[in-house]
Amino acid sequence: MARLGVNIDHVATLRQARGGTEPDPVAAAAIAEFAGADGITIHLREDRRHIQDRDLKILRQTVQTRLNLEMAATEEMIAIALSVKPEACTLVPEKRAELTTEGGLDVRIHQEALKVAIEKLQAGGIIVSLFIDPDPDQIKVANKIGADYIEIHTGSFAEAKNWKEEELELIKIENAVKLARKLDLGVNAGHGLNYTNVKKVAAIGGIEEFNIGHSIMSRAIMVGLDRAVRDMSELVRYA
Ligand SMILES: CC(=O)[C@@H](O)[C@H](O)COP(=O)(O)O
Ligand SMILES: NCC(=O)COP(=O)(O)O
Repeated sequence: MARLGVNIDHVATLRQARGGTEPDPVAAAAIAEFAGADGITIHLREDRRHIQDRDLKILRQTVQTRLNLEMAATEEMIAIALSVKPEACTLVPEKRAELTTEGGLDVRIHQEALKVAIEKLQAGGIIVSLFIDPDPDQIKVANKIGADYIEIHTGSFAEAKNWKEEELELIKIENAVKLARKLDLGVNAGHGLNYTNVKKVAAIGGIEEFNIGHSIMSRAIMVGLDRAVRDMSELVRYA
């Protein structure tokens, strides 16, 4: 059965809109865990647009499941991760001007630097995942440079404009899962998944963890966070 990692970035986005103290992502993480989340995911961006260093430090003490820190592979972020020690780090690409992550990491181009980052994090006892597109070349390099996991970027699938495009993207994801499993890489998936499209990806099988944020928080505004997490948890587990 797949696990659900609840991304709480958007709780922090709402707090930062007023620059105050509420809503607090720390409280959201606790509610998500009570509702059955298997892990909490946060993205500490270099520009600190949502999650703050304070959130990471407190969450390290309060999260009872697993803390997955998404971050760029920079010296600053590696030092922070090594001092806070989340269970897992997912290395993601970052562009200052983007509204959200626009694609997977190019691990082929950045393989030397990523290998060093992976080694440093693993030496600190942290599991390392690389957020990449469902592309066989990227998966092979992720394996070569020693990643423990890949997280398949599902954004192109989620943004498909018609069923045909969606089907093609789904096949890419399916093949990516097969290849990664053959190479003995753990497989996670996420970005843009919602209560409708997640069913098709979860039905593929072989994906250990889904990291989902925006759709859960959007639904939480309507029905409450507890219910939103329970509903998503059921979808990823029993698809
Ligand atoms: C890496 C990823 O797909 C998401 O975690 C997403 O980037 C969340 O961060 P933002 O909410 O800043 O886009
Ligand atoms: N890595 C993907 C993630 O954590 C959540 O992405 P989204 O569901 O907010 O698009």
